Amino acid sequence: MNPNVVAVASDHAGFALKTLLADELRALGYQVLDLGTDSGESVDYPDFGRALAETIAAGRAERGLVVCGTGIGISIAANRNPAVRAALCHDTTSARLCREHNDANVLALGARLIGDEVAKDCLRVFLGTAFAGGRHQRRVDKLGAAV
Ligand SMILES: O=C[C@H](O)[C@H](O)[C@H](O)COP(=O)(O)O
Repeated sequence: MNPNVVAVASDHAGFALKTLLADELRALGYQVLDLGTDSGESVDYPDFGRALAETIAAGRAERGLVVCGTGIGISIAANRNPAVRAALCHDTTSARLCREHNDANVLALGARLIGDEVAKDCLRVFLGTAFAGGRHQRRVDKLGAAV
């Protein structure tokens, strides 16, 4: 699995923010695997959440970004795959703690709720923070065992 590859996916409501963040990822030196959608034309977020989850499960990317209007629908969709721990974040503290405590491998953002600069900060913090392990490892293991 290449840790430098970040898969990204959105529905129509998240398309503009996904595009902005994909550019940000490339500027930071990441390789972006863009799974769509490719325009603001109305689509269904479960299709894109599922596509991203399957990409993570297949090992084609270690981390992912999903965006819809609220971040809720597409994170629910991605989290139906046991390989995914998607965290819906609205601030950098959540973006840090979802990595440190939950070993989240997918960041979910709500394009209709979050500003561009906060979204970029969340993405940078998410990618730059390591899992803390220790007591959190036991809990993350239990998440896997529950499926
Ligand atoms: O959780 C769902 C997402 O926020 C969707 O982006 C949203 O429901 C799309 O709504 P609409 O079809 O009204 O653009």
